[in-house]
Amino acid sequence: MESENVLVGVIGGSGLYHLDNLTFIKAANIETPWGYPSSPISICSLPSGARVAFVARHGKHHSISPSAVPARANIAALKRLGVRAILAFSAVGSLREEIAPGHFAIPTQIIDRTKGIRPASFFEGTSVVAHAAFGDPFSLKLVKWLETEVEKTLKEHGGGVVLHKDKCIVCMEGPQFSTRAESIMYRSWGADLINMSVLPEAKLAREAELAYALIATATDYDSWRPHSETVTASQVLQTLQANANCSRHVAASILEDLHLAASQGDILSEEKGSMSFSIMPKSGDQKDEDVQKLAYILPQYFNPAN
Ligand SMILES: CSC[C@H]1O[C@H](OP(=O)(O)O)[C@H](O)[C@@H]1O
Ligand SMILES: Nc1ncnc2[nH]cnc12
Repeated sequence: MESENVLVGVIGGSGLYHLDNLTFIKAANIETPWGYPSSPISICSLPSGARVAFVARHGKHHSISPSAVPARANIAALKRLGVRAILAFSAVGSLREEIAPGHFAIPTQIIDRTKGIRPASFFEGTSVVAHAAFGDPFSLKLVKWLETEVEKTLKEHGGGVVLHKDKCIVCMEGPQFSTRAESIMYRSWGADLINMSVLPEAKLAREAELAYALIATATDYDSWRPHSETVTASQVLQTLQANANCSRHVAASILEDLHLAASQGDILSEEKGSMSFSIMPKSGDQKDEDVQKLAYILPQYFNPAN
């Protein structure tokens, strides 16, 4: 598939299966070396004519559980379309009293509580070894840009939705929610939010040299509050629709400017070339088929012709 010159990709989470204010152009059904994405990727046009790509993380009809999301295919397909910056949305539990259901947050740190059952690297199963830097798991330039823009949008039209900054999110395996003991433990670790989706997505975006940030939308208080019920799916569903409507509004307000910022390049500068010192030196043991596979996401380092 040819690059569509789409610079910005959006990953929609629970409740967010489409965006507003965009002109649908086509659905791209892209097969990658890691299989097909969660859903055909919608290529849409903004009022200026710039294009964005949208993928529904759990499929258009929410048929893919968090542990089974084909995250490598999602990230690889977005990269193949030309995407350089990913704006991901996620429904999350709140581990802090001040982050009420209905509030939004942009995290800067992650604690990994997935169980090793999700393929978490493009290099897994290949003869090439790479160690991506992940100390700052989100793209801080993109995060800073979003903090200003999302806050402005929420203040103007967010109906009182508060934005929290610089938060730490736990990514658990699921699909069951946490126990009270786990929820309390995550608070003692300094975590503020919890979901089941930000990993391995953020790791894979880093390996593909894509700027990645998450807009976390709180649906519930998880299970740490002493005299409250523990979280249930029906509780999550009560807030999900309002959060998704607000997410669509935020996306519609910022995507044009995000495309512009991405085309000017500054918010992408952290990622460009970031893998060059992460990939172990080429040796005779690297198999041609692996080099070819990795060229799909990192053509500048894996040119099969060399
Ligand atoms: C529907 S509750 C749990 C589910 O919701 C979140 O999904 P997403 O991050 O895609 O919005 C959470 O991570 C779980 O997968
Ligand atoms: N409490 C919670 N735990 C994990 N993922 C969630 N997504 C929404 N609420 C959640």
